[in-house]
Amino acid sequence: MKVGDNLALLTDLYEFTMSAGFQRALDREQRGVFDIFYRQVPDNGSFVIAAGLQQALEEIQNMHFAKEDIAYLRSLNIFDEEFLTYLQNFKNTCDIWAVPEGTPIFPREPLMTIRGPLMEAQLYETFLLNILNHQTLIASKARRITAAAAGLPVMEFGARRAQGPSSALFGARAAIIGGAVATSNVLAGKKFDIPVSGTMAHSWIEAFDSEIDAFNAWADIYPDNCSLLVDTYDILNSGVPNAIKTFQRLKGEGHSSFGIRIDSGDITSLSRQARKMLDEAGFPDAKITISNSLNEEIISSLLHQGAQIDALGVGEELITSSSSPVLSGVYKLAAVERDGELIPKIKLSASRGKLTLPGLKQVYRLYHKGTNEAFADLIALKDERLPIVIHAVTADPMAIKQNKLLNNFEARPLQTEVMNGTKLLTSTPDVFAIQKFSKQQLAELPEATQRRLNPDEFPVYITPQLYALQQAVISQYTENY
Ligand SMILES: Nc1ncnc2c1ncn2[C@@H]1O[C@H](COP(=O)(O)OP(=O)(O)OP(=O)(O)O)[C@@H](O)[C@H]1O
Ligand SMILES: O=P(O)(O)OC[C@H]1O[C@H](OP(=O)(O)OP(=O)(O)O)[C@H](O)[C@@H]1O
Ligand SMILES: O=C(O)c1cccnc1
Repeated sequence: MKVGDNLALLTDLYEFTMSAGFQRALDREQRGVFDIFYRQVPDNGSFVIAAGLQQALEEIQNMHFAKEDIAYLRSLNIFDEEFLTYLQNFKNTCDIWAVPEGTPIFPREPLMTIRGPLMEAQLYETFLLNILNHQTLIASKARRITAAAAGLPVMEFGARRAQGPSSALFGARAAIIGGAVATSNVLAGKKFDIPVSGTMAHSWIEAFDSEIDAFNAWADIYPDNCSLLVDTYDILNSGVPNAIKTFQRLKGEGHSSFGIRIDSGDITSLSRQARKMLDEAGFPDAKITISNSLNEEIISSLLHQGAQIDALGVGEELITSSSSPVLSGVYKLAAVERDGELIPKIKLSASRGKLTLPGLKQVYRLYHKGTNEAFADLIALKDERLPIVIHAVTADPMAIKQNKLLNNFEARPLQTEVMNGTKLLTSTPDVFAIQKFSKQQLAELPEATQRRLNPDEFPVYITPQLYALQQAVISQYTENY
């Protein structure tokens, strides 16, 4: 069964009950501002790589309620006809700002801001979080894995282990944003113009009477790019020697692109011995691909041990981010609008770490003046003009050190307006252009922030004006709620 041609119903019931409630309890045109941000970085990292904007905007643009959707909602006996008519004529009228896909983003920074009628923007919460949390999680995991691979090409091999078809498809795209070079997922290749690549499964070898028969049959069909899986029986005593025999025949016929894949055992010792055997047989250019539940820790360790690797296939650990499988990005109301005036809103909580930032905001990356070296981020109110010297406050309400004098910086805004009603204000760049942009952004961050283990925290501040607003709203609500 298809999920559907749009995600209008892929949401929590409470989004509909609130939306219908806003229509009845408040003015239908009552507007507000929502932010999407997250607090905790998966894998104890210090940032995530934003991803999913393209699908998010497509879904908003395409959002509609078909007759049968309306009929289903009517059958729940919860909603009045006025609300169902509103849904029937639904189209986006919100303004949306977002950081471009590929941007490294730190906790508490709004990676998307939605401003528009509350009853409309409320309906976006669940599916926007579903899309952005998933793709950002996988892009971030892919960045960790490709960073550990230190320039060696990583192919995404995870479709079979992904949590469902949509995770396989959009996960493959996110993997490219995070630095992978290709995918084995053909649908992702077609849909997102990603190079598809791969070798063979053990079933190919097992289907023939012998390993050498299987290799030769493959070589006859694919002589120009012959990559053979050598671990079905015995890598060093049969797999690699048989592969060499096959390559020798192909070489005699004028072919030159050869490779093997190792998918089990001690990858370091096996790859080193396989490399030696291939070199001694006259195949120094034959590529060794490795796979088998790889992740950033194993890859880093293998390289440290001196494994001989030319390429890596990474499946389950990348496509599911299994070591840290949740990004809990949230959708929080930051303001309502009355007569064109923004009234800041806040979520207080028993846990101080969950305190939100009120108002319509922008997030800036701060660079040492005249350089591309970023040293901090600053969250400000959107209409604030940043002074030359700022007595900033740490954005993390749990932080011990609260104040910082910022000067000699150049501030570059991270969010841009991406949608205005039904009008898309951004083009969708090719996924490799997003990868390139992401690498440029990462090159501007301190290396210590990008470290795999115990990375340095990158400072995120808020302006004194935003801090004052936050404190004022806190006092107002603790006195009057
Ligand atoms: N030299 C190594 N150092 C660290 N980890 C390694 C090394 N070689 C392999 N690994 C990793 O160890 C894990 C276990 O590999 P191993 O082949 O022993 O077991 P397996 O996955 O059960 O094998 P199989 O695929 O044959 O079932 C895999 O995640 C693999 O990537
Ligand atoms: O290990 P991953 O990172 O997910 O990479 C993808 C895995 O998919 C294939 O395994 P297969 O489904 O044939 O199972 P097996 O090799 O574990 O038996 C391939 O041989 C890799 O091992
Ligand atoms: O092409 C491959 O080698 C491949 C593809 C998916 C999963 N494992 C391996």
